[in-house]
Amino acid sequence: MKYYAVIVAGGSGNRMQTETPKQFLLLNNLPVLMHTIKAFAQSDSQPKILVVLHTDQHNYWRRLCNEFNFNIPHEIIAGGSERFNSVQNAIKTINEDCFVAIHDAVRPLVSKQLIDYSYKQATELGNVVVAIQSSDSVRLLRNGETSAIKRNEVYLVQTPQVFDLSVLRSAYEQDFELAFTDDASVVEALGEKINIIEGERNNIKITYPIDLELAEMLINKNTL
Ligand SMILES: Nc1ccn([C@@H]2O[C@H](COP(=O)(O)OP(=O)(O)OP(=O)(O)O)[C@@H](O)[C@H]2O)c(=O)n1
Ligand SMILES: C[C@](O)(CO)[C@H](O)COP(=O)(O)O
Repeated sequence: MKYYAVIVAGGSGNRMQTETPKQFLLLNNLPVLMHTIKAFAQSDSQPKILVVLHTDQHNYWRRLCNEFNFNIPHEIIAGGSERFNSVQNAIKTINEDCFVAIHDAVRPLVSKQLIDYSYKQATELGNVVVAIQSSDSVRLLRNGETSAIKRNEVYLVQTPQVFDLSVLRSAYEQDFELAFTDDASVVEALGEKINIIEGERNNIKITYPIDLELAEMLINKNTL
């Protein structure tokens, strides 16, 4: 079986409020995106790595790779206006039966173990999405009305999200909807059953400034 990894790095990082997009910021003296690519390159599944970048960032990224002598093989794909479109652009370039893991570039602490397990379980189940149970109580707020939700039925979705290419291709032929904030929601809209597997609490998404500080603490904890 062939495996691919689509690492989506085509965002602008507005919530991070930094001039440099967050996927290029240094984490433990290495750009965030390089940590993420390294994690997938170490996977037993040896996926072909596609990195989706805003076209304005392609030359910047090439210069950064030279500066850091970063030689892990990967193909650069043009990003799109939404994360949905960035994934769509990457899928269009794959022309062989395979399983595809889609992963946020800004989740650099994903472990080799989780990546390997995600590919293994997707091969058995057809697809997997990693998620962790909420440790906080959860409420729904809609039209000014709030109600409690059973937190043991609430999962906070992460990436990787791994799918059979044929299903993913059909899913991404649908028109974009605002509800399509991840790949599982796109595939589910086809009527596919989604399989959740346990994620990792340190598989955080670097979204706000505090998240980069947390990632620094977590990566240093693991290297001490
Ligand atoms: N058009 C887009 C938007 C997002 N992403 C990627 O999808 C991942 C998750 O998105 P998010 O954390 O929202 O990143 P940004 O969209 O860059 O952040 P913001 O919403 O704060 O601008 C990131 O790795 C981001 O680079 C992408 O490839 N293409
Ligand atoms: C894909 C994702 O990380 C799953 O939780 C999340 O939906 C990405 O959301 P973002 O607003 O594009 O960061």
